[in-house]
Amino acid sequence: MRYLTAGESHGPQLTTILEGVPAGLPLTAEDVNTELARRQKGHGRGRRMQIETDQVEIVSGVRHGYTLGSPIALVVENNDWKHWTKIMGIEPISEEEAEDVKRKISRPRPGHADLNGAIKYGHRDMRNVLERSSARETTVRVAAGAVAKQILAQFGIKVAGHVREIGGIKANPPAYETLEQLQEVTERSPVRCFDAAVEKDMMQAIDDAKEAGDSIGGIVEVIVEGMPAGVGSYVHYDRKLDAKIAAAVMSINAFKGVEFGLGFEAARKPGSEVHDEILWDEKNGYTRRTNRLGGFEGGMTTGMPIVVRGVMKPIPTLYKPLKSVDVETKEPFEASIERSDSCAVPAASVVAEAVVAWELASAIVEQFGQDQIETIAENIKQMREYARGF
Ligand SMILES: Cc1cc2nc3c(=O)[nH]c(=O)nc-3n(C[C@H](O)[C@H](O)[C@H](O)COP(=O)(O)O)c2cc1C
Ligand SMILES: C=C(O[C@@H]1CC(C(=O)O)=C[C@@H](OP(=O)(O)O)[C@H]1O)C(=O)O
Repeated sequence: MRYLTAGESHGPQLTTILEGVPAGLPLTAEDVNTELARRQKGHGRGRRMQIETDQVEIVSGVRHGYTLGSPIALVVENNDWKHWTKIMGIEPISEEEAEDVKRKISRPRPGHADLNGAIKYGHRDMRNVLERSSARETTVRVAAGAVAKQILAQFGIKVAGHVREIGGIKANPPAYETLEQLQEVTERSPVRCFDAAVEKDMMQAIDDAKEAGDSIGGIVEVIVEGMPAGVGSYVHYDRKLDAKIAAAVMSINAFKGVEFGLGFEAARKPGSEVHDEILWDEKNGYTRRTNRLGGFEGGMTTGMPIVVRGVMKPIPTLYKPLKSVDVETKEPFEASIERSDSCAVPAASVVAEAVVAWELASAIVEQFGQDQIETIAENIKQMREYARGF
């Protein structure tokens, strides 16, 4: 499966086209809207999220609540668009307005895509960069992820994301009974954190950063249960599924690193404390005594839960801005800011779920039969049986 997205942050809408989604998948707008609403929540968001109430329109590929196997097009409108029609160059502007409306953004923000994007595409007005580099685009990536989750759910594969760290405040590893419980608890948390003891401190850290005109980042974690063993491949670099997931997580705006299981901690431990001993029993087939490698060996799933974490840097737009240079005058300046998030780590945990779900659903569809959900379900069932008795 593959997908494209289109749309500017302050344009009329965001669009995604999903290609290769098998036929026979139950899919409603509600399935997608639930995920879109989750992405909009979280302590630390700016005023934009009060303007938007993201709702999807399924404009193709679905009839009577089931996918057809044809491309699925999803659209989410920007409520904010109506305030930007002149600036975005759609509504005609009068002579008096022209100077104001056409004023170029010539002051790049350190840490955002402004300067490099302007140099690359030759834009003297950096709005032409920021409109697309904005994480507003993650709205439709979450919509695509909602479809992927729906595919995974048909085969009993569950995905949950949550926040492990914000602004240096670390949550204890989540002690949950079931993935549903993890999801339920983090869903109620304003910072999507399982550890209630640190939740308030995280919120305080976000408020303090905002008060100081600053921003903070953090670490999100996605856990997936129920993947069959042997999905992905060791035979070629671009078929390694952990690598695809890493790229997908790194592609989320402001993400700077990815790890699986013990991750970077593995560098500091001997092999006996890193590798997971292999067990076998009649009921479960092959399992591992521990899951320190986070569900992957040789670019393939082990059948153990996938545990992947991503690091989000602090938001680049600062109310107390860093030094930069005006590209028109080449003079240093201190910019004034209209609005921005001060922390979007909770929202990013929902985006991370979506991009991980997409990679897993794609790998499953590719490996177990591409056309019909029923065929894939049958093939996965057979694979699970075969692997158990292998
Ligand atoms: C959910 C989410 C919300 C974001 N909100 C903002 C924001 O309000 N202001 C901002 O400057 N950057 C924000 N970012 C980060 C920028 O989009 C990102 O830093 C920018 O696109 C540059 O890309 P890079 O950081 O990956 O290099 C947000 C990121 C995410 C995932
Ligand atoms: C709109 C969203 O996030 C935006 C991501 C973003 C950025 O620079 O990445 C900048 C802000 O946009 P604006 O300047 O319009 O307030 C955020 O609000 C969203 O997540 O839906």
